[in-house]
Amino acid sequence: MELYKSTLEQITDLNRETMQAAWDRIDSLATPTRALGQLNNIAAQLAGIMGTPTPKIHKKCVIIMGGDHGIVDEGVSAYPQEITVAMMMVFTKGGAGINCLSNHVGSDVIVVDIGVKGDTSVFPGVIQRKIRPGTANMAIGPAMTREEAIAAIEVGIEMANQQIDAGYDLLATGDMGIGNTTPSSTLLAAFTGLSPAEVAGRGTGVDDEGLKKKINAIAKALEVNKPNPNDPVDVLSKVGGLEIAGLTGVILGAAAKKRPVIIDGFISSAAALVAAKISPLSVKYMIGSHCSAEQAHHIMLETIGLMPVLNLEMRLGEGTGAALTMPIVEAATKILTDMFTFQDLGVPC
Ligand SMILES: Cc1cc2ncn([C@H]3O[C@H](COP(=O)(O)O)[C@@H](O)[C@H]3O)c2cc1C
Ligand SMILES: O=C(O)c1cccnc1
Repeated sequence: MELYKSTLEQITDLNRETMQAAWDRIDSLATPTRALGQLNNIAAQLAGIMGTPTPKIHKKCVIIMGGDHGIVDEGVSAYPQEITVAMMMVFTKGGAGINCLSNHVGSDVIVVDIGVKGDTSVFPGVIQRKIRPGTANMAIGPAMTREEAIAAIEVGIEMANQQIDAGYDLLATGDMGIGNTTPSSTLLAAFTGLSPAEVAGRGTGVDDEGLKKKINAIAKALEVNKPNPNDPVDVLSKVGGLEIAGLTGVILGAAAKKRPVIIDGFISSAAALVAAKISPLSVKYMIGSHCSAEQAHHIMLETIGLMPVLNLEMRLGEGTGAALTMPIVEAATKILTDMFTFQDLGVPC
């Protein structure tokens, strides 16, 4: 609880001076006014986050949180729960989608077991921080206790702190947990009042029957738990997930230490939504990555106030969309350092 509280106290607004200096530079660049669009916004945001008009990225990583979900008993996923533990192994062997795309962009992958149902300690490289082996079935009762939710957030904060202290200056979020699009949808419904049918998507690819089960499961979870939308930790503990809570912690930790954090797809965005509700200022440290193919992802992003920079119809999670966004974020830093201004050209404008 102490780490959670002190982290929230450290989250402050962006540095106005360095952000203004970045905008002044952008407005003098040898381009038509603000012609680099969203890249300009990211550049100025990075300057405000990192407290320098010339922010630089030296090292980047995706932090993947793995956790299981009791709600799978309701038949909400197209795949069996055992996939979660198997994918934790694949991450450490370097064969998952996120390994491939992270390698491509020069990012490291950090894998954390925060709540997998099954033993991942046999896979070297998985950081062992299990709060409990999976959540309870939220269609019957709360997914976890309030204390467990805070403990999971604190694991995420610690992971962000550790990586930032190790020199990573660009973080990205990734998830693994069969069934986790269902709590992600339920979180969105709990905070916005949208109906289960509006927030539910096909996740890993459930058929019409599966989608019905998912909508029913979301409705039951809301009915049984009555999460209080004015108390984000209440919502997170009752209808969230351990890896979602961990990612909320990663985001809050990055914001507290003034580092940018790229938000991946639907599940990471659910974690970002919880972080936004806990600390509205934390949104200023988030960078949207892609709009996934999951039905309600664009609503989730709009609710947080994030603009995705990619739309590749991806629906994998693991941090894959966030990894692909890293080169765009790096490019944004370069426009502040590597471009000529109109003064350099000596042309009056
Ligand atoms: C082999 C495999 C690898 C994955 N990697 C990420 N996910 C993604 O799909 C799951 C969420 O979808 P749902 O709610 O429909 O279960 C999560 O594990 C998420 O990380 C995967 C899913 C599978 C099957
Ligand atoms: O949008 C996502 O990130 C997503 C969608 C389905 C399954 N896993 C992740």
